[in-house]
Amino acid sequence: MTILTILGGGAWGSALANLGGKKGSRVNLWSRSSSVNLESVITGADVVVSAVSMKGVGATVDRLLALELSPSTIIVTVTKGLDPASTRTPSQIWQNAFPNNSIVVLSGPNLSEEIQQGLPAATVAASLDLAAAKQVQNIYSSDIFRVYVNEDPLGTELGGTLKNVFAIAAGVCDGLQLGTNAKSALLTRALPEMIRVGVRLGARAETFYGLSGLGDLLATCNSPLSRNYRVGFGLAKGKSLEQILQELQSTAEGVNTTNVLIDLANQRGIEVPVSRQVYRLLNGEITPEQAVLSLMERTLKPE
Ligand SMILES: NC(=O)C1=CN([C@@H]2O[C@H](COP(=O)(O)OP(=O)(O)OC[C@H]3O[C@@H](n4cnc5c(N)ncnc54)[C@H](OP(=O)(O)O)[C@@H]3O)[C@@H](O)[C@H]2O)C=CC1
Ligand SMILES: O=C(CO)COP(=O)(O)O
Repeated sequence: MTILTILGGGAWGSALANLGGKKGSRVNLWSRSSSVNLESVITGADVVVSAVSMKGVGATVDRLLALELSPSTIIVTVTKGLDPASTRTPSQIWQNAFPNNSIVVLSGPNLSEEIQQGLPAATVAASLDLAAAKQVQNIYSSDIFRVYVNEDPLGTELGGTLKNVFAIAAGVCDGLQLGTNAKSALLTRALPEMIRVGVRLGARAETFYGLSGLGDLLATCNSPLSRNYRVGFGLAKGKSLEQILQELQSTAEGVNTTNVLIDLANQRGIEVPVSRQVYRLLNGEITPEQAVLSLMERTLKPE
């Protein structure tokens, strides 16, 4: 029997524990606030899933480094964020800390509340080690969760991470009631922006057309279940960022991701017009209306 250990008992970690149990794995769920002993659930685990938010990744890696993690244990990361200090992705952090373990990224259009209701969804397990990705595919695939595999973990991870910036923009768009034309234009222009960043960071362009890119962009930008969408919606309704985050009581990774992305874009000279307006809005430099106007008044160019 497969032993599956989930680290992080938040919204997504809890849903992944339930999904894992559906296929008959023995599932352990650990979080820093639980009484479960970490060493006891790491020892003998076939697969360890890190479902902590970006701000917890470093601490979680350190906790595991202090234990004896077998090199045969597959590490799965589902965090959709970027490290502010190093600008690295969670899978890069995990791979650097555990060079002898296979690292798998699990990412797709997976709003946890829908999954907890038993609604069908699909996702991607991506790894440089295809056999490890297939093992995760087998562990997680069920009649409500369809798992595809690919060999571009970075592209898969960046799709899920970068779309959060555009989910904030989409929330603004809907909050200001800008209409279907504006929303379609926003989502369509978001995709090449994600690809431009992803390719510069070493990802494959085609990955962004799949579930973990376009798929997650559509899910998050169109659903009030998305916390990042709710951040943008709240800003458009005149709430402060502090108030919105206080009311959410949950993780909205897009706020940190936008700041890290703009650092990266500035360092590397990557054109990110939509993300730049989201950045200026989040940092109180402009109003939602000014952000829209800035995008509309950009220098004209071919599509
Ligand atoms: N919810 C969703 O629909 C999806 C979320 N994701 C991604 O999964 C990640 C987690 O999201 P989600 O579960 O929704 O967020 P939640 O806010 O519900 O939970 C956050 C989790 O991270 C843990 N955590 C935070 N800081 C630390 C720390 N310093 N050390 C250890 N653990 C820490 C929390 O532990 P504690 O409870 O002890 O505070 C909690 O388990 C995010 O990156 C998100 O983008 C991906 C796909 C879907
Ligand atoms: O990533 C998600 C769905 O795929 C969850 O989105 P939020 O973090 O915006 O809630």
